[in-house]
Amino acid sequence: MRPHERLDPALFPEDPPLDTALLDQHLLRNATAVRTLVDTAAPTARDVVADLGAGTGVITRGLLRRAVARIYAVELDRRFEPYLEPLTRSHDVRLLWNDFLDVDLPTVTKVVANPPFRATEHLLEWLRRLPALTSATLVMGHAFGDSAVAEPGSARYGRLSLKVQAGFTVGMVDSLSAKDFHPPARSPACILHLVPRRCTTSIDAVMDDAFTRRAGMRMKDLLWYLEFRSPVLGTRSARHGLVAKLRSSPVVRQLQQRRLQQVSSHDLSHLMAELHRRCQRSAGPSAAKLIDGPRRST
Ligand SMILES: C[S@@+](CC[C@H](N)C(=O)[O-])C[C@H]1O[C@@H](n2cnc3c(N)ncnc32)[C@H](O)[C@@H]1O
Repeated sequence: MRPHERLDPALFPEDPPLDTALLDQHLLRNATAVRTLVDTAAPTARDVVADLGAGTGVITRGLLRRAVARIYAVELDRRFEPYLEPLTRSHDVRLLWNDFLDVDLPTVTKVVANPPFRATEHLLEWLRRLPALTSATLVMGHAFGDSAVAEPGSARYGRLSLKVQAGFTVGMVDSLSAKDFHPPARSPACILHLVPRRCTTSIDAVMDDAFTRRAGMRMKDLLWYLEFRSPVLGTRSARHGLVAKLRSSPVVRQLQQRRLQQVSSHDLSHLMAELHRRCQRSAGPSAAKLIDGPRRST
């Protein structure tokens, strides 16, 4: 954890009364953290950047120290208008008074934000739909961050890890304490840097599809679905190859009667580690395809 710096009043204006219950309003009060967010994102004059849940604009102001093409500051709470509106007078900052999950920002190339933690999973899906995104540098809950970066085979690997890693290469940049926020956050936080994966491994994409949309399925039905219906794997031979590998896995055999939502993090972790090992080892013309997978369609 970093020592607190003296707060620059331009970056940290006096706080308005805050709504922590509905809107998760925990304002970032650590100048080093703001600098780390901006330095990690490293936006350039070509970047269109979005600050989601801009609050008093602490991150937007940090971004303005760089020459960026445009900033979209998205905020739901109009009480922050006196803090954000002045930024639009001398810079290309567009304020959007909206739920960020409802806005359409096809030109955004970078997201730098301290969004409400409770929206994290929806935010990830929203990020995956941004066609021009090159990175997202985000303050997130530490527990979520630990799952996001967990390796298959480790104790923390689970459904969330799969969901994040199927769409992004993810790194943990720094840790923050609850006291780095005003009012203090409910739990420690971290800064995550996510880079969209142009190729997801077929296995991650398939399992992501299965776990997010078909969690009620039994493992044996999943195998049938993968072979004949999954939109993720393109060709018949690629489907067939992957399913054959899955069927020969002892972990999959052991989980045959289990519904996906009942697969524990521990079993999932074993399963993913084994599938990755098998596919890396496997010979044959479709092996490279199975590892590299199809391109993202967005
Ligand atoms: C954790 S605070 C961060 C504020 C500011 N970025 C900072 O770091 O000090 C989250 C902010 O998101 C806003 N917010 C919450 N839900 C939102 C939503 N669905 N759409 C847009 N803004 C939202 C809250 O009003 C709050 O200002």
